[in-house]
Amino acid sequence: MIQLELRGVSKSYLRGRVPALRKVDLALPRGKFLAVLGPSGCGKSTLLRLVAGLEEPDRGEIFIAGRRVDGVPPARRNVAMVFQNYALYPHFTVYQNIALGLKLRGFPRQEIDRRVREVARLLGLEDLLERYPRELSGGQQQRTALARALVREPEVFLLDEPLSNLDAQIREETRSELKRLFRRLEATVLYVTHDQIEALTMADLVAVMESGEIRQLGPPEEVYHRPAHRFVARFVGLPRINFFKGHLEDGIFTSEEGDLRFPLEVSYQGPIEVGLRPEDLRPGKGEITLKGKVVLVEPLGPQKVLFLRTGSREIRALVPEDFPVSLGQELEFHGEPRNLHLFDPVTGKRLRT
Ligand SMILES: Nc1ncnc2c1ncn2[C@@H]1O[C@H](COP(=O)(O)OP(=O)(O)OP(=O)(O)O)[C@@H](O)[C@H]1O
Repeated sequence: MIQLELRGVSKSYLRGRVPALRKVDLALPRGKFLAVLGPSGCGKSTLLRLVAGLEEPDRGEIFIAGRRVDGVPPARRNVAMVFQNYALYPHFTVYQNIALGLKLRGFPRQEIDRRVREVARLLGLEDLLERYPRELSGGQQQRTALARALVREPEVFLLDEPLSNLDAQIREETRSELKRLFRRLEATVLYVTHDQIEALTMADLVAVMESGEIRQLGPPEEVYHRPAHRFVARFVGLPRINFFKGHLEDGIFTSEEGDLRFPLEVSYQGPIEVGLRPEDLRPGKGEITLKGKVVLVEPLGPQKVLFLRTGSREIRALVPEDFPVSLGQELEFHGEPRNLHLFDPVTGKRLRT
């Protein structure tokens, strides 16, 4: 069953001068966690704000649990939102902060108490209920803000970069806690982030956005291994994918610079862009051989990234930490045609399925 649906939703600001969303379609099944991933300004927050009812679309329809909600005021949409700057009430205790929403909605005292304690237990806040926000760590404040959303049992959770104010370690802990928590609650979640690690590790589904459009919506593995659009291939993956522009004719790819030539068994003819991920490059010669001079080495824990200069471009290769290499050294790497990602250079769309 579809819990959240957007049909042809468009939104622009400043009387149409700033388009923020362009005909967005989206269907999120009940109980799934969808991460909306994209660079700054691509329209992620706008999408969330439209679902919350903080903005109204120029065009299109929004449904929550089958009910049309565009035009319905935020308070009557039964969504709970957690922002990046979760403002807790400083003069209220953790308990009072969590309970406030229910109190304002007129829930009986006992019901409020039951729910607050249940959520506090879930989030490990039981021993902190009498503290004030200033007496909490950043992570504890964050969990209080979450508890305030969870206690409402909304139809959809909306989270806008909720972890970005936390330091790296707490962020990682909270990330996995949140994932487990939402899974256990079978909550439907729309989670906005520009952090691909967050999106790929937490979500059941990832929507990658560029310039107000969803370029791909699919499970994290699919977004990574079968990017539907050049932008997705570029945005998802660390270190970044290598791209080669060129031409395909009679089954032979030739790069723009003319330094790369290899057979490609696809029926397509004409200009093409091919992508090859750094981890799909292996040392030595092969069907697709790239040769370059090592200009930079970036350690990455058990692996390291080599930057090789070949002609006018730089390529990235991922090698084990103990791979012997020195700056300035000439090295050869090779890739395999089956690992190539092919894109139409005009539309940016994936060419081969
Ligand atoms: N109230 C507003 N008035 C005018 N333009 C706006 C307004 N809100 C957003 N925009 C513009 O709409 C576009 C999308 O903004 P949005 O906040 O949705 O992006 P985002 O992907 O969430 O970015 P970020 O990650 O930086 O928060 C941007 O070009 C932004 O400048």
